Amino acid sequence: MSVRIVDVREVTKPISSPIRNAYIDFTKMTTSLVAVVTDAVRDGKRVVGYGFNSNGRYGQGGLIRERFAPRLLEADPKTLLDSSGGNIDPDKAWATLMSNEKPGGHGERSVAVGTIDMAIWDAVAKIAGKPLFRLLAERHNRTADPRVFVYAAGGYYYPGKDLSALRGEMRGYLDRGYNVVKMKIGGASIAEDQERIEAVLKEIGNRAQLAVDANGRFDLETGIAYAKMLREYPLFWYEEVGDPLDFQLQAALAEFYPGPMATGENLFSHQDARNLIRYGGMRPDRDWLQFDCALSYGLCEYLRTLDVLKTHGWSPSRCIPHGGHQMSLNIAAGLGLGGNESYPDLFQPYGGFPDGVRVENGHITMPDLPGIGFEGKSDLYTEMKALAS
Ligand SMILES: O=C([O-])CC(=O)C(=O)O
Ligand SMILES: [Mg+2]
Repeated sequence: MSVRIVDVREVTKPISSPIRNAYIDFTKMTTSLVAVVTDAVRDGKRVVGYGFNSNGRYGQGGLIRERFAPRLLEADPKTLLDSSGGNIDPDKAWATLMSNEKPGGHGERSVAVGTIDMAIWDAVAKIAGKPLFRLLAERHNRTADPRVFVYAAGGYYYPGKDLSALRGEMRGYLDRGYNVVKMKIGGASIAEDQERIEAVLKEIGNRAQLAVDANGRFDLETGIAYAKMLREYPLFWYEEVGDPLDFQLQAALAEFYPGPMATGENLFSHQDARNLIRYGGMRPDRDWLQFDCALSYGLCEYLRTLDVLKTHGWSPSRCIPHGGHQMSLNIAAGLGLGGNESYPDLFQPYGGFPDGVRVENGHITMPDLPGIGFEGKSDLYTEMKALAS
C-alpha cells in the first residue's frame, strides 16, 4: 500500500514565561506546531505525524507555510517513498524540503525544516507501528535502551526571585528524582552569580550535581574570569560560554577550565558541528555536545552530525541535546546518546514526558508508544489533535 502526504498544517503557539537567561527573556517566545497528515490508516485511524520547534528560537509559520510545506505537497508522492513503497523515506522528504536552497547561513530555515522533519519521523514510525526509538535502533543495528538519563534545567533569572526561591526550585527537582540540575549564569555580576551557585550547592549537597549555563553571553576575558571562579566547584558542566560560532574562544577557554564544558545548542547544521569539533578545542573524554535536532534541520541532519562525530573519534554518548522534547528522548534511547535535557516546569505542554513517566535516579524509562509518543501526553496531544482535525 502506497502512502501520501495529503496536508501539512502549522499553527504558532505561545510558550511564554517571565524568565530570563543571560541573553534573552521568554516573555514573547513562541513555537510552531506542525501536523503532517497522511492517507495511511493504522488501528482504524488516519496517521498524522506531529512536530514542534524547541524553545529559544521563535515559531516559523511564515517559512513553513510559504516555502517548505508547499514543496512537500507539490512533490510527486512516489518520489517520497522508501524502497518498499509502503512508507515515507524521511531522507527523500528532507531532500525535497531542501530543494533550491543554497548552502550555508544555517538558522531559522533549519528550525522550520527541523520541525517538519520531526512530524515526518513521527508519521514514519507510526506507519511502521513502532516507537521511534525502536525503529532507529533497528535501522542502525543497535539495541535500544529505553532507560535515558535526564537532567532538570531551570535556575533562570526571574523577577523578584531570591536565593531561597532558587534553592526551593532546586530542592523540588531533587524531590522529583533528578540528580543533575542546571542554572543560569551571566545575567548578574560575577559576585552575585557566585552567591547563587553557592546557595544551590549548599541546597543539593551530595544528592546531585550542578551545571551552569552562560547562554553565549561572555567575551573571552569574562569567560576566563568565570572559569577561574567556577573551577573551584565540582560542576557537572560549564555551558555555552561565548558566541556559539566563536570556536577560538571555546578552544582558549579549555586552557583555563579543566572540568567538563558543554555547547552546541545554537549550531544548526552538521557543517557547523564539524567546525566546533575541528576548531573549538572540545575534549571527547569529558565535554558534552548539545545539538538539538528540532532547531537544526531535524533527525536526517542529526544523523549526519553523528557521522561527523564518529569520524572525529567522538561517541554519541557525549551528546545530551538541548530542548527537553520527546524527539531527542527517542534518539537517545535508540542511538545511545548520553541523555536529554528536561525543563520540569517550563515550556509546557511541549516539553516533558508521556503521562505517568517518572524520573528515578536521574533516569526515565520510555514507554512503548507508536511514533515519538506524543499521544501518551494528554495536554500536548489535545493541542495536536486540534490542529489535525
Ligand atoms: O535559556 C535557554 O535559552 C535554554 C538553554 O540555554 C538551555 O536549555 O540550555
Ligand atoms: Mg543552554
